[in-house]
Amino acid sequence: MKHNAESKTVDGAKPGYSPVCGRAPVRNHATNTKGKLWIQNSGCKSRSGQPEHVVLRKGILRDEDEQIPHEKINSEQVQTRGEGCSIEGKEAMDGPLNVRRVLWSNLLINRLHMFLNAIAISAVFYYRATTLLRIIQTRETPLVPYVLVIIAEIVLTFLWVLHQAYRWRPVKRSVYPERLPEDEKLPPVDVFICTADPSKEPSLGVMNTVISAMSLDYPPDKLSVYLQDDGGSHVTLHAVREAWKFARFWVPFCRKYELKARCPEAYFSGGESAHEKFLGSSEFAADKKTVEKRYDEFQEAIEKNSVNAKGSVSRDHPPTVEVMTDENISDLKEMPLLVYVSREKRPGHPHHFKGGALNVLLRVSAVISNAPYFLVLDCDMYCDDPSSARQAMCFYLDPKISPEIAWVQFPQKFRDMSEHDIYDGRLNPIWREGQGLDGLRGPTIYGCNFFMTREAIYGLDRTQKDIDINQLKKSLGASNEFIKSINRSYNPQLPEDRKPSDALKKELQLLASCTYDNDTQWGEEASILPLDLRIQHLPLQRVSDPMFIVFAFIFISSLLKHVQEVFSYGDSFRTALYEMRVWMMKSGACYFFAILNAILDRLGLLQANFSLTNKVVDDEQVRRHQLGIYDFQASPLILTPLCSLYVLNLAAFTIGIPKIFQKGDELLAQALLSFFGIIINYHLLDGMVLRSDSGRISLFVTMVSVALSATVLSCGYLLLLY
Ligand SMILES: O=c1ccn([C@@H]2O[C@H](COP(=O)(O)OP(=O)(O)O[C@H]3O[C@H](CO)[C@@H](O)[C@H](O)[C@H]3O)[C@@H](O)[C@H]2O)c(=O)[nH]1
Ligand SMILES: [Mn+2]
Repeated sequence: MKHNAESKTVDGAKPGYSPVCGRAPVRNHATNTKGKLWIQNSGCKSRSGQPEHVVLRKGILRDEDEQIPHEKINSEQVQTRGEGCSIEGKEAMDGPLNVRRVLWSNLLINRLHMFLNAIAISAVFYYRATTLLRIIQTRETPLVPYVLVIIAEIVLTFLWVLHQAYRWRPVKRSVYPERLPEDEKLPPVDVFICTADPSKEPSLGVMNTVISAMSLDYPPDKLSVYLQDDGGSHVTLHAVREAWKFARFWVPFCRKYELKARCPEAYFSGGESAHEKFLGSSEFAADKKTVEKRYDEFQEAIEKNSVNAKGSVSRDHPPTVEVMTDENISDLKEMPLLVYVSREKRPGHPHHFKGGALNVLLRVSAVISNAPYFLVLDCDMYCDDPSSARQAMCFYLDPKISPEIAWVQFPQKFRDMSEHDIYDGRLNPIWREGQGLDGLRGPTIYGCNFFMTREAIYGLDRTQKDIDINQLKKSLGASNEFIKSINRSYNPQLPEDRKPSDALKKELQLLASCTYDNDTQWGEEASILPLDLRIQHLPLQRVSDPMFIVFAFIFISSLLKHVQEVFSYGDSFRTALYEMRVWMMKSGACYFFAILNAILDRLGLLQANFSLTNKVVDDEQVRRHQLGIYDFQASPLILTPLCSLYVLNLAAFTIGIPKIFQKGDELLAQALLSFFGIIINYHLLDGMVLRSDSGRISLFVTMVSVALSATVLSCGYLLLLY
């Protein structure tokens, strides 16, 4: 790499240059207004393969920063001790590194709601049981639909009970990174990023993720970034080399001007440009111009190279590990380590998707940098808060809680959300759940954006002296170097010039091979939308019946509880509406298939699979998103159950209208419920019937949904006969 001629600072701007700023597409790149990473989805984690063997201690969910005045903190003397460092004295006296607060008002409201709802639900079940007994005797209404309604209620109640755990004891956490010990005493951190296919995950976005991680506000000699390329693509390797070249300018620029946004794409597409103390300076203006130019060149190089992305992915390739380096060694110290890893892939060898990729990264990084903590990022995420590593250390360096903590989960937010966040990209419901779990035994891992300890993964005490090597080989595989690295005091073998010796290269080949964990322990372990069968002859509840009040109470209090939760996080009524809508869409589409998947899996009819989400967006999609218009260009399979439910509901409602006039009292409640569903999900009707743009619901899906709901309706009629 020949750019040692260029100074590492960013002087030498050419006047008159007009920068091409990074576009701001609707990429999954996660961000949150307050600057934290956050989760995308939970639940389907194990699909990605191996990490089931990762049995862990408690986790922690990092909360939004809340500056609690210092006096309010219970400022006991804190002595911090991290893996590999011991800090006592002055800096630790300033107060705790982190504080956990119980959200008392939410807790009280939650428990009161739980209590009242539980009484109402008990009343409903008492009523159902007595009515069912009566129906069995008198046959006044058809039995089967009534039993189906009861089953639906049991399922919903079960789900409700499960969800109350999140509300039992919500907590909030605050961290004080300014109280961390000086940089020399901070432990190293490895960052693991996975990518798989440059044609679906455009290199520019992936490299932005890599660069944002390299620019974390952390001592550069203690930060190592690894990109694992499952595609073994020369396009990705080339992009990493380009990213390294650009980062040589970008990282010092970020540090010098204390940038908040350190993902170049996010930086150039808006936001604040530097710490305010630099804003007027001409030096800053000049440096910014130069770095913009470099980014432009970088972008061009990547785009030119990406033309060949499609055919560049291979499923049959040897392992490659390349550590980015430079001739100028003194400069190198200022740069975090950047390593390209592409594990071996061979046809017929199960590779366990992202889980398998992370396992390889754990092994490879163990002999290169061996940091006690690692951060996992998806290639479509970026670190939007440079202090996140320090924030995580506020937990790991707190001796009172660190032995208990396996991971610190950061939130994940989507960047460039439309004004009203129609897709619920802030994922607040999951975030609220996380805070609830944190108040119990700790949140789950959400797949990425978490810091974890190596120790938790290895499942053994890394300070132990008398480890039985043969036993370790059985569990961790044949690499001597890797086994030595288990000990915390192990010195990784990478020389200062970052050029691995032949011996290390050989070891890396072994560790990244696809057969490495064969026969090892390491290798081995590794809401339903209420199904509204609203058949018009089955009265859900007579309005004049006193029980109606109980049903209405449950319905309304649940809605109000949701709105209260949304308000308590400072959001608006509209947010509540969109959250509900997205919940319903997920229920009808994703959860439906998740359940199907789980059943097929159990029956052994399904092979674990993972289809990579496509991160390429077109301008039309961006435009729709900015306008707050739903994009239904998803796979027809995903949309069909959702649309079928909608059509079914709409048909039942329409057919039922005349009957409401005849038997108002009997049918009013269910007509209102039906109507509620129709209104909340109006965007589906719009997508099926009214819209004509390319993001509408395809005619094919609409037709299939009509056919399906007609079938269900006919079956409903048949059911009524029994
Ligand atoms: O064989 C594979 C497949 C995927 N990936 C990477 O895994 C990550 C997640 O894949 P993506 O297609 O973006 O999946 P999503 O559905 O967006 O990801 C969610 O679901 C994943 C699987 O449950 C979790 O790992 C993620 O953290 C979570 O954000 C990406 O960086 C991929 O490059 C690989 O490295 N190898
Ligand atoms: Mn993703």
